[in-house]
Amino acid sequence: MTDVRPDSPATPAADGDGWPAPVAGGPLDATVEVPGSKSLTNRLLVLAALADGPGVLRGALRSRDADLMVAGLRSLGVEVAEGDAASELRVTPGPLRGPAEVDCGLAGTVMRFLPPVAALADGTVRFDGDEGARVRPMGPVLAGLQALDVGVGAGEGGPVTSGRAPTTLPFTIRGRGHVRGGSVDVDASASSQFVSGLLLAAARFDQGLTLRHTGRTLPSMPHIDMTVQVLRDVGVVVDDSRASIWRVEPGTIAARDVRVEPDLSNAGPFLAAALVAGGTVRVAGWPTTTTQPGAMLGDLLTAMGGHATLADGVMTVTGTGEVRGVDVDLHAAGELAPTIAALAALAGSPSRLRGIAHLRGHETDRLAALASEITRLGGQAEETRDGLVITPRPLHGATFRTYHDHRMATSAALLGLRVPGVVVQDVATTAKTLPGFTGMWDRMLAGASVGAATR
Ligand SMILES: O=C(O)C1=C[C@@H](OP(=O)(O)O)[C@@H](O)[C@H](O)C1
Ligand SMILES: C=C(OP(=O)(O)O)C(=O)O
Repeated sequence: MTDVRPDSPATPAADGDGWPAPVAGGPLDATVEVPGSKSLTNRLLVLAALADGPGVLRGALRSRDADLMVAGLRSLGVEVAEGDAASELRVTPGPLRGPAEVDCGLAGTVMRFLPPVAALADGTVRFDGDEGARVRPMGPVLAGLQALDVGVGAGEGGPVTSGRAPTTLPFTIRGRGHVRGGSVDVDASASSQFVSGLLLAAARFDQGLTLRHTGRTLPSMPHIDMTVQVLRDVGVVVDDSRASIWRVEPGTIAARDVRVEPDLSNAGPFLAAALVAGGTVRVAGWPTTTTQPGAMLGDLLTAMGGHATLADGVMTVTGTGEVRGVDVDLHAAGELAPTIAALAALAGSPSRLRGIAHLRGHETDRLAALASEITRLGGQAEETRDGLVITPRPLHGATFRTYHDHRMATSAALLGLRVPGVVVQDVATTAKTLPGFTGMWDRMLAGASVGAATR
């Protein structure tokens, strides 16, 4: 059995040539330790920055998205220092102030969670990010802030409180040191992060916030529940008893010393590997209760032919190498879709993934990206209005394009376990949430029993 930890040395990935995804040599037998949850780390950083005193995050994720959040908060006047370990972050709130520049990279959590914090700052804060971030939807958060009398401007333009709010990066927030708060309507059908971003800062608004979601669908409900939970954990009063309406009372945010759960969505490709290669993969530190959508992995992988058990904080998935197709609605857990799509392409029967139209606004248009890259390997994957239909076909090697999307890269690795010659373009993009991915993947495979047939 192999123990895989995030600090395992990464296989040097040949720059430009891509990373040749290793084929599984036989059934797996590995225990994997994944780093802290991106979603929890970035929420807890925001709350620590708005708290009534210094706080500590232990087991925090250190990755591009988390480091961009740290840098963004520092630029607003918050002190964030490393403790004894890189994953220990000591946060000391300070007066929030501009002028400041926030680089969002490609991080949805940074571009949606920090504008409401910037609105509390005294001064102007300019937001921008990667080229690919400039097409990710932002409008409802910015229009929501504008409706609360916050000045919002497009690009280099001056912030305004009337007229149409910008719909994408870059934009400018004109903080006045406080936000009135009150009531706001937001259409969050394109991203749950519009709701989470506004709720996270809302206790610091003069009147708190009543937010009503006006769209027909709402993705990623577990992530909104996660927001409500972390707010309650720091003493904020939140009423979520009415469908699509959240009320956050104004009040202080208590400073805390907290431990971050491991990132269950990042555990996905490792656990799924057991279905593809056969054998057993365990993920340590699995929480007994969690708001992370990765909690659905046990049921999903079971539906696809695996056997999943959770005991003593260890999630164990065993597979035979035979994968079953599924018809599944993933609107609550869109983050898992790239992993499930890769499994579907290796299954013995067709799959339908539904409820994930909003994936078109993720790191890339994930529906288009998955369809075209699975097709590039010889598979059959078609986009539907709200998802994908994947019909298994014999696959062959090719360079799998990743479009700066960490989950495209991990999905390619999963396909490569079975399909010789899969080369993952820009595997370094996994550093968005999982630096050291290739090293962890190699070490997981090193535990494979030598000599067993490759399926
Ligand atoms: O709030 C969060 O931490 C997240 C919410 C989800 O966003 P969407 O609702 O935009 O899918 C999820 O996909 C993303 O990876 C993280
Ligand atoms: C959609 C994702 O990220 P982001 O937080 O940038 O939206 C993701 O990690 O799958």
